[in-house]
Amino acid sequence: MRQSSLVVVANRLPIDDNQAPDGACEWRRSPGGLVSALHPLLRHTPATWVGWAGGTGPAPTLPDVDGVRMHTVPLSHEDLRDHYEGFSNATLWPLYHDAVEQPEHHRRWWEAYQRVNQRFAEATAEVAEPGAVVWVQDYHLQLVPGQLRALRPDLRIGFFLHVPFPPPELFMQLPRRAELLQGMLGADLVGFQRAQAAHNFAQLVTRVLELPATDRRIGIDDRVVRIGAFPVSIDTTEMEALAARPDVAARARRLRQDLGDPRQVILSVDRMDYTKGIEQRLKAYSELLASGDVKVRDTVLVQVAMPSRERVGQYQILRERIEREVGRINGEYGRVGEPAIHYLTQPFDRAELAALYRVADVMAVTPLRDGMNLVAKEYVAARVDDTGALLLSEFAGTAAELSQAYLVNPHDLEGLKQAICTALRTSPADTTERMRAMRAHLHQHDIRAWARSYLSALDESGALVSRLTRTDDTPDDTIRVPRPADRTTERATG
Ligand SMILES: O=P(O)(O)OC[C@H]1O[C@H](O[C@H]2O[C@H](CO)[C@@H](O)[C@H](O)[C@H]2O)[C@H](O)[C@@H](O)[C@@H]1O
Ligand SMILES: O=c1ccn([C@@H]2O[C@H](COP(=O)(O)OP(=O)(O)O)[C@@H](O)[C@H]2O)c(=O)[nH]1
Repeated sequence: MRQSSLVVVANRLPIDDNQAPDGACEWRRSPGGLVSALHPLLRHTPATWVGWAGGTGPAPTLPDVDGVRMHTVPLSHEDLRDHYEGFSNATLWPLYHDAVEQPEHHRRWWEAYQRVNQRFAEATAEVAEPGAVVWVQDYHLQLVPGQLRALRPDLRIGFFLHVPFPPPELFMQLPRRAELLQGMLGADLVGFQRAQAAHNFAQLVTRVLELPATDRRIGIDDRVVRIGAFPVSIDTTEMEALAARPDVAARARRLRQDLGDPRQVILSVDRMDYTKGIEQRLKAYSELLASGDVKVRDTVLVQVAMPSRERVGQYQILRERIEREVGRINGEYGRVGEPAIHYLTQPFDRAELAALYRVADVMAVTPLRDGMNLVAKEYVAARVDDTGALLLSEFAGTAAELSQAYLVNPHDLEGLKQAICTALRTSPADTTERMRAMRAHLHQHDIRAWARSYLSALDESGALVSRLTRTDDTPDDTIRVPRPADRTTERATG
């Protein structure tokens, strides 16, 4: 087994098993912000990525992706159901997002969570060279730092949580709260998106485990675990370069024509998730159409809603509700050839997204709660001419950084309606001033700055950071490799 000095461990590999429209076997970039953040960062870096390839059955052997070794962890049908769909996405996910949907608790899910985390820890222990740095990602793998330390005390272990870490009142509901905290404390550095999350974690560690903790350091056994906020970001220059490409600019012009050359385009791009506030936004939009504040001929709304976690009940119900509401709004307010909402559920590649970002006069990012939300940052980076208004929820991690956005409380329907109108009617001078400030922020705080700040806190020697390679080419969204004969295609998402 080849070993690496840097190992990233995440539930998902950066590529996901996919069937091409022509029936050929291909692997696409996996959905979601974690992969969007880490994939460009690691390209051409001598590292191993330990993760799941998106189906069930035996682990496929994958080629290196952009020079990064892929080490696949297999999941059975039961693991997928009880670890990924169950404990990760029907217990932890809703609880960590303010319990906007009811978290479910099942003992079988907890058993699967422990078992799958142990499998990830063992796989990581095999591929990490002596003294290697291991960077464990996200809520699916909270036990891995502790399990890995037990197997390989020589490793330097980091853990980063991409989602919010909830306040004690919510976290205390978890039947296995002590084990989850202990698992995370197996790391040398525990990183969060926001300082409030680090504060919540320190409070819980004191209350549940009775350990001495501040918002920066926690003492456990003979070790000190450091904690802190490291807001994740995007490859700003890559998105700018993509948006400035002549073919992307031409595609944006064509898209505007295809939309009927409206005066204004509002865009939203979300995974189909109840945390993203899609229903609240549709309700606000529908009321604005009803009152005549927004007119279909003048303004169009483009809603991209990429299907996600499609076998989890709450996600199925959400999709049905959204589709019924989009149908109702289009039926009531649309005209022949002029729908009020252009609703799209197919996943878009980055060039198409960049073109959409260029078309959007207003980008509406209004989640009820979101760890970060990279779509908001991508929109800002793509506005190479400093135009465009970003309407942003106060409850997205991004809001702590992009304070020049039009900030809104998505639970406040009247406030949301007003904010949409303000963003549509604001003066070009105001949007330009705001956009310039946000773009300057993203130049300073891009994905490399994130990795530098996290990895230099984890590995004080600084050797690791210098190993991250800078590349200027745009990665492909699709990678064609042969599908192993025994591979099943049971899917966990869209
Ligand atoms: O893997 P999935 O179940 O298909 O979900 C996709 C990803 O969703 C979540 O993304 C989070 O990470 C982003 C980057 O830090 C952040 O901007 C966003 O707010 C978070 O929700 C999840 O945390 C990832 O693990 C998933 O891969
Ligand atoms: O059709 C789509 C929709 C979204 N995305 C990407 O998915 C990521 C979503 O990340 P975000 O942090 O906004 O939210 P998450 O889905 O991780 O909760 C962003 O990089 C988007 O560019 C994509 O590639 N194709």
